[in-house]
Amino acid sequence: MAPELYIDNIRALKVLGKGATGIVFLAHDTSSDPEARSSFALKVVQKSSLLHQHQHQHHHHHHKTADRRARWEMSVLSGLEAHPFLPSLLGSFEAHDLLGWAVPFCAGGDLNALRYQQTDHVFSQSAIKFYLAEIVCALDHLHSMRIAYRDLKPENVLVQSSGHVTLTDFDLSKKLSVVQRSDPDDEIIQLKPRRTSRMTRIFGYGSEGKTAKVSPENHRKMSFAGGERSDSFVGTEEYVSPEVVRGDAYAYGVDWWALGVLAYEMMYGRTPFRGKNRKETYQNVLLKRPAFVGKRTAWDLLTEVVRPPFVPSTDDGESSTEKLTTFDVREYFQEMRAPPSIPSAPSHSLSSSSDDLF
Ligand SMILES: Nc1ncnc2c1ncn2[C@@H]1O[C@H](COP(=O)(O)OP(=O)(O)OP(=O)(O)O)[C@@H](O)[C@H]1O
Repeated sequence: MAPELYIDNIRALKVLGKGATGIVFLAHDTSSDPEARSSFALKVVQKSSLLHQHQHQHHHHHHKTADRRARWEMSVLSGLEAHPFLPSLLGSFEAHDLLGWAVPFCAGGDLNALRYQQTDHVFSQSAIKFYLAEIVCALDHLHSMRIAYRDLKPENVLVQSSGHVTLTDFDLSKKLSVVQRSDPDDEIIQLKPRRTSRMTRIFGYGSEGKTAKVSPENHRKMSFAGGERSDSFVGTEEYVSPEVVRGDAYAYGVDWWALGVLAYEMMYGRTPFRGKNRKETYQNVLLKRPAFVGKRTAWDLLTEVVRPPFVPSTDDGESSTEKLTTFDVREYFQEMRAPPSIPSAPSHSLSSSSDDLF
């Protein structure tokens, strides 16, 4: 188990990002690190919180489940064997209505944001090779622990201060139970009768969100509740593999498929199967042969790429001579819950993010 964090000792420096389940803060422990020299990313989830449906339409099917998703993600993280490209759980806390855990702060942002900073929104061949090679290592390590990651996309690949990658967002990860094992590289899971109405049901969702995901623990319940969603349907639509679209048994191959989509996107600046809507995207996943133009990546040169292509600058504007402006995570959540008396006037400049929850 990860060491226990004491929320009374924790101060946040800023909001790093907001997801469907929680808020990620840059934070430090005032008792062990008063100068905030080794701040960390702290993901905080409100227990029994309703996810805001208007904000997260693509997540509408798992409102009420934020803390269950969080506990699942925390348990996956705590079970991970150490790896340079996977997050280590630094600590966790639970306080009345909040649940949180700390992982190393990744100062370089995510691969999607980084790609948009590049000329023509595409990475160089050497950068692509570097990132793919590291992601392959991370996925291979997860698979060796029998974990399918199931949500590989550039937004979930963070860049550490060193320039190396870290996979984030493990709430969709799944420990595979092996039904059949003929070849170690071909573990088949979730074998079940294929339903003929599967495709129409999938194509009938009609949500506009990019992500169509169901938490590992809750989709089973959901499939009973609505009769709409199969428990094997997970991932983000542009990265989802044909076997998942079809509702077939699947295994670690879903991660390698997503890696191919990610490779294409880094190279061409767009994903290969994206359609006008979800239905068209899935049709493309099943039927379309992606167009490849230009030269193939020369993988024999991989050994030449030993240094990270981008190393985030260490000066993040918070030099030690300045007084740190910090805030309490619990107060942040309290303010968020409180009905705004003057809607346009922010009470504090707590959040650097513009997409406030209200
Ligand atoms: N270790 C980290 N270092 C720096 N930033 C981080 C870190 N972890 C998360 N973030 C930021 O916080 C954002 C939200 O984190 P995360 O994706 O884990 O939340 P989430 O609730 O699981 O989101 P979703 O499930 O909607 O993708 C990320 O997009 C990223 O910008």
